[in-house]
Amino acid sequence: MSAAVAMTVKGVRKSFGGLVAVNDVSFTLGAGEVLGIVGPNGAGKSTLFDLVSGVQPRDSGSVEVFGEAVSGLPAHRIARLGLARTFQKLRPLAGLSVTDNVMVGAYCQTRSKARARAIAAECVEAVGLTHKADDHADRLSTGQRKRLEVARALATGPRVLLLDEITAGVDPAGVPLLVELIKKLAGTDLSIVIIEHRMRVILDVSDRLLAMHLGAVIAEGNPTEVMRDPVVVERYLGRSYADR
Ligand SMILES: Nc1ncnc2c1ncn2[C@@H]1O[C@H](COP(=O)(O)OP(=O)(O)OP(=O)(O)O)[C@@H](O)[C@H]1O
Repeated sequence: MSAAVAMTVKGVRKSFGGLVAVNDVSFTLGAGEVLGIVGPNGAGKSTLFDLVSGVQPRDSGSVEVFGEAVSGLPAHRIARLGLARTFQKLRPLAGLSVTDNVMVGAYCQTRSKARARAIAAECVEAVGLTHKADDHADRLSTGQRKRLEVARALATGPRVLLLDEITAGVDPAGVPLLVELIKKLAGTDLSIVIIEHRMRVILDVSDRLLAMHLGAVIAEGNPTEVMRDPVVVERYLGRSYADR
């Protein structure tokens, strides 16, 4: 892993009325690194992704991608700077084919329909969905839809990829395929932040781990050490570790 920094998040904060969903969160993502984010439901993980990717405005704080400030930019401009994300709640364009869904992402990089189609074909292949390329998105299984989300994000040409619970709701038999996909992506030039509840998956894919609770970072560092941190065990793992 190189020492270059892919993304810097500083003092990011968001409240909804009286609830502070994300409270002064800071972290860096090294180039080529996979940073895992864990935390109980409601810890603020998805909101943090929203704030970083420009889906929601921040109350305060800054985000830089490869040294360029993304503060105040709308989501599509942030995507052009090389930041892409998937969403926990899947939202494929149901009436469109897999290829057409992925082309929507590709238009971030090009205005040419032919080029968008070529980019989409590459990304559909990268996630192992070529055999479904012409199928309507609403005919895919949950695991296949998750892979479609990843393909659509890849089609924007990212350097930093945020993956929000891509194994959630997926049949256990489909999880190894997604883990394989994450590892394949991690082996490219991409720098990745991944939110994940499945402990085996997060420990398998992450170079570093950040644990959140009530909007704040409560531990950060080596994945195994973070998962053994007494505060993390008490606030997160203690409750429901047994059934994960
Ligand atoms: N648009 C919103 N309006 C009001 N409250 C919100 C909104 N979005 C999130 N919240 C609240 O902010 C807190 C953080 O939510 P968030 O979805 O970021 O947590 P999370 O860690 O991603 O949880 P999960 O693991 O369940 O996805 C929660 O208490 C949630 O109810």
